[in-house]
Amino acid sequence: MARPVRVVVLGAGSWGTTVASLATRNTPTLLWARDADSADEINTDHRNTRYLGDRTLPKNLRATGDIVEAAHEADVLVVGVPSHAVRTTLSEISNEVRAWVPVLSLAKGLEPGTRLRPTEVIAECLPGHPVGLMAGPNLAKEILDGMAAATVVAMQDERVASALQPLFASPVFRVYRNTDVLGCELGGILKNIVAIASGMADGLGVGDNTRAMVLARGLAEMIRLGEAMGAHPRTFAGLTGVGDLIATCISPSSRNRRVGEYLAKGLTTEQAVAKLGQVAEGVKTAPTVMELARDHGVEMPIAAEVEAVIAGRCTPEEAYRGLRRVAPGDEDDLA
Ligand SMILES: NC(=O)C1=CN([C@@H]2O[C@H](COP(=O)(O)OP(=O)(O)OC[C@H]3O[C@@H](n4cnc5c(N)ncnc54)[C@H](OP(=O)(O)O)[C@@H]3O)[C@@H](O)[C@H]2O)C=CC1
Ligand SMILES: O=C(CO)COP(=O)(O)O
Repeated sequence: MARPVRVVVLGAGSWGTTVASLATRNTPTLLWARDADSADEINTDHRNTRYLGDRTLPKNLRATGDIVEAAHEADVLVVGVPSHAVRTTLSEISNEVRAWVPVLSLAKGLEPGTRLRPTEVIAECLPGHPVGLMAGPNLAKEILDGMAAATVVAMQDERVASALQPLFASPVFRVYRNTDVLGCELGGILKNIVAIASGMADGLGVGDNTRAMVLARGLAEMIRLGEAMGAHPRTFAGLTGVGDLIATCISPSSRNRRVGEYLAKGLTTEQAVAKLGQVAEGVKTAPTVMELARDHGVEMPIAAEVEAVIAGRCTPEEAYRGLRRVAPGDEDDLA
């Protein structure tokens, strides 16, 4: 009998630990934590208190602080560290992962400096591997608590994607497929910036109509940049686009939304990030997205105001006043 597929997840933050907990119910799974104490806590207490509080993890989930041991075990490699750490993390194991092993990214940001998406960074670090991503409206704590949700495995090779789907699925976690890797990845990346704008709106005490306007026009900006970069506009109508946008913009537990709220309450970006104590990808990604928007000649007024607030060039109140000065054109004009 063939031995089961072994999944290895790199990064024991809230999402990496949750994805490893999903996989371990289906197949042997090993989670790499860069902090050896976290690995010990997962192995002995079946908890990751720093990121997931008192929640209990599956007893058969194994963790290690040794990234080389983890890489050797992988039949499927899941990269769950933040975008800025993908390259340095993979550089430690680029010669340790077997050649055919598929690699899935969980990260929703751009690499500062190179402007590369996480799947592009992975393809540079691990050339020749089938590379894709998992994204969607997937707030980690809800999923660990067993609330129903859906995600998308995006990969060009549909046969590999089909083989990966059942490794993460459960009766309450539906795993779809999509071949538009660029569109799915950009959805997860760009919605974080709109979520910061939505959090600012909450912090400023605006009404629900205002918030809905920010979501709808934010989505228009996501589609505009996505289409200019070569993504299918239709992808943004799915789980990885509008689905993740809604979850992140309305959820009290979204870190990006919370950063926006802290900024509206008068904290500086540094204070907001420190208060959060977890990653909010939109903060580092907003300036890179504005560079891409300029390169592709697309207007992104909401993202531009968010970037200006993060850089300290204006306050959230001034940003919202600035948006009112943008002349409303043809609503359908997404190009
Ligand atoms: N949380 C969620 O609900 C979801 C998150 N995501 C995305 O998943 C990615 C990871 O997020 P999430 O798990 O929430 O983040 P967390 O902030 O919860 O955890 C980050 C993890 O990455 C590790 N890490 C941070 N910096 C480095 C580094 N330089 N080198 C190696 N490891 C590092 C941390 O280790 P240490 O503890 O040692 O600092 C920690 O294990 C992000 O791109 C996020 O956008 C996607 C969907 C849902
Ligand atoms: O991407 C997420 C949910 O799909 C998590 O969003 P935050 O990083 O804002 O918490």
